[in-house]
Amino acid sequence: KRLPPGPWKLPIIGNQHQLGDSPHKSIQLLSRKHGSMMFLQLGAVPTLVISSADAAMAIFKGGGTGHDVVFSGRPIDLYVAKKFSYNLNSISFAPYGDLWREMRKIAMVELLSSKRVNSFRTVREEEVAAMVDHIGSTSSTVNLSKLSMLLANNVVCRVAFGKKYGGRDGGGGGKCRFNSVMHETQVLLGAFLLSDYFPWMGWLNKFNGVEARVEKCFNELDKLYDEVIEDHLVPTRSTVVHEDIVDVLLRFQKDPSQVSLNNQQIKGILTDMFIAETDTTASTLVWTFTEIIRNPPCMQKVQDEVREVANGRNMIEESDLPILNYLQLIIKEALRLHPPVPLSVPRETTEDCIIGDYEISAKTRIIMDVRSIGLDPKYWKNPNEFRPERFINNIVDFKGKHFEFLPFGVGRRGCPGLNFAIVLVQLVIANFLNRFDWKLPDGMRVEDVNMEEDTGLTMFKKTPLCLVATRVV
Ligand code: HEM
Repeated sequence: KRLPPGPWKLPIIGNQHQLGDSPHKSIQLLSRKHGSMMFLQLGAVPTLVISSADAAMAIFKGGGTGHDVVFSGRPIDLYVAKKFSYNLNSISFAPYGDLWREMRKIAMVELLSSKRVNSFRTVREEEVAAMVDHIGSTSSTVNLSKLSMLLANNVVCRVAFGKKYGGRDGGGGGKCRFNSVMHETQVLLGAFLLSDYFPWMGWLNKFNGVEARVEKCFNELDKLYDEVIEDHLVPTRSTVVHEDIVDVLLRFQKDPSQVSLNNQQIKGILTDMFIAETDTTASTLVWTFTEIIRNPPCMQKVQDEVREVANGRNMIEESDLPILNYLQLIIKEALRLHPPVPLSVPRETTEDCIIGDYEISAKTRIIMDVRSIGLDPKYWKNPNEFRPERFINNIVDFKGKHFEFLPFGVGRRGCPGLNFAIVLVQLVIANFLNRFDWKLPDGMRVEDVNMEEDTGLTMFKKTPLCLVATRVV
């Protein structure tokens, strides 16, 4: 086969050893050397890495030759993903086909449509207000990394289940019992497992404790889902205020004219919502704050804008968001420099195809290096600098139509939760900036802010972002 260029590989392990501890960084460096369509052999898994806007365009635009469909599979043999997606019964991990199509349609039309996202407005505004109060009542330094995660989790808990299952006060008004089990699920999903690349090493998971850890976490999560579903089946339950995600999914289950979802599929979709929402939202909040705290003129400008619109009010409401133009620019720029899922969610080709001069086989793993794509010097001037102004009078946005900016992915498997995420991120940042002045802890300079990234599916800041908040309204 005429494969794209790639580094030399060793027998059996192929290029696995070249990924090191930070795969997204190693992949970026290797691509710079070998090209923006690069072939890697990761153990038993043939892998194509896409790391430029032009390469993404060749595949997903492809002159109408339909490569998007061929590149819309997902790997079906990732150990942890298979378990937590209830054996591939989820939107994110279902193989490309009828089940995925049906579930995706439910997500687009029912769960994450603009109308549904709007119906959760009160939840978002209440949770943000509770978090603002919580920050206002703390005299010490605020750990924004921790609070962002908590806030994102609380919102998704109420949106999905109608209430926070818990009640213990965890800051921001009661902590959802799903928080810790979801955190563990996320850690497991982001873990590097040898058995994902060397299928004959599946036995290793038994001996190194991974299997026991996965089973424990999964059983705990499954039990919580059973409790939530049972609560939603109580005949006297009212959905007058608004239907939550479980209500909608159960409505589908009961309606014979609709596609029938079984409980496994309902739970798979719930896991999608949690996993896809929390880490990504928290990561976007933290990196945006990190960038503006390092760029005082940007901080000043966005703060002035927000306060002018608030005009002395305590809270920015969602109806204010569309006119907060500079706020939108800083979030876009933070997503370009720090896309929360830097290597996107892995895909797999569904059949053989030809891209330019190269022949790509069916079942090739596809890594979309969306971080490198957002730094592509052909499209971005001074790509490593935080310059929100680059988006002024620039039609490029993150909805998957501009191949140089793909933080939410691209094509038919692109992220369906974009609207859900963006409105929450905007609301949180606007309110945090309206109510507080933010500064680095005493003695710390802008240059001291640690910009190291953690590893995993989601790109977190390695050290928590801790800032001092001074109440102004
Ligand atoms: C800043 C926030 C978010 C970012 C950066 C993000 C990013 C992504 C990316 C890169 C993908 C893979 C797309 C591809 O393969 O091309 C994805 C898929 C997905 N996202 Fe998001 N996401 C975010 C928030 C959300 C939210 C809030 C939800 C739902 C509540 C969500 C639900 C999903 C689902 C279900 C998929 C799988 C789609 C499929 O396979 O058909 N995401 N997301």
